[in-house]
Amino acid sequence: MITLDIEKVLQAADGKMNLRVNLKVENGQFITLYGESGAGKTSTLRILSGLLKPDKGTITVNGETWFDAKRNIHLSPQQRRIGYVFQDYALFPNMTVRQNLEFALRTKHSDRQTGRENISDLIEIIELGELQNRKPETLSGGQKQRVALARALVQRPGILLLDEPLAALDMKIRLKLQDYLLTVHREFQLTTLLISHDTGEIIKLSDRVFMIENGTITRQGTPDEIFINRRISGKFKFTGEVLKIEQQEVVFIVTVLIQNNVVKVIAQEEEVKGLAVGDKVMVASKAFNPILYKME
Ligand SMILES: Nc1ncnc2c1ncn2[C@@H]1O[C@H](COP(=O)(O)OP(=O)(O)OP(=O)(O)O)[C@@H](O)[C@H]1O
Repeated sequence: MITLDIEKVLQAADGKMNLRVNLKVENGQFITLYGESGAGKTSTLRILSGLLKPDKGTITVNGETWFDAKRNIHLSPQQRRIGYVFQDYALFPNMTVRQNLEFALRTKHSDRQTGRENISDLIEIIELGELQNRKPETLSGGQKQRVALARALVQRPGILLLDEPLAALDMKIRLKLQDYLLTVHREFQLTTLLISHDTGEIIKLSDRVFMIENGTITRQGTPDEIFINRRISGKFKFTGEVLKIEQQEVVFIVTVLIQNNVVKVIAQEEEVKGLAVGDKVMVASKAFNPILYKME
């Protein structure tokens, strides 16, 4: 169990912002921090990892104190068993994939034999076998991010922090990477904290969502509780983004991007009230006789 109850004054663009976060995460949960840019999501992960020191409060993980302002306890990032993956892969360009993984092992002086076994397991689970002797510059964005994920797991951390790791990737690669994230989360029995803005991704991956606004958690719950409007009882629900709203005589045609499909939905004036291009929406339909196509 992670129990984090901290305060820190941050320097936002328009003055000081008080970060006051109080959260509990059960072992084995996959949770997402969701909120607007500048709300304090990255700072929360950096505080948990030991890269940023809070002004006040405590952090305990499975009964061990990682931070206690009053008792002057502040474990270094190396003392906390945490893997961290960022949006930019930050791989060493002069090393091959395997060397990047081995280097992550070396820097933390762990048992070499166990470490090598971990690397072999990771290469298999994250399917890096054919890439292991390549240098990062020859890899695609998705492949680099898989290496970054493997590197974060070389030390077998108990906690995995993911700061928008898929944001720079296109939808197809993103969906595949989401599967890898779920696989490693389960195989390595991780407690995972993800930052994401993508509602579909959040619903697919997380057990719980913490919504952060202006430095504090304002809502928490399952993805359904946070995102799904209870009034909608449709059998199929997709989340998407509004691309266009056009009036045609008495109705409106709303063009919505759902993953990589563009869908046109007929809507009444009531439904488009307050709706703008760029808004996230849910499209629901009571499909009577759905047809299944296998995708490659
Ligand atoms: N080390 C620091 N000291 C003081 N202020 C900081 C520090 N790091 C970040 N901040 C400020 O804290 C605020 C919150 O930043 P943070 O990166 O945590 O937000 P975020 O929710 O992750 O946003 P985004 O989605 O854009 O990454 C920002 O205004 C930032 O400038």
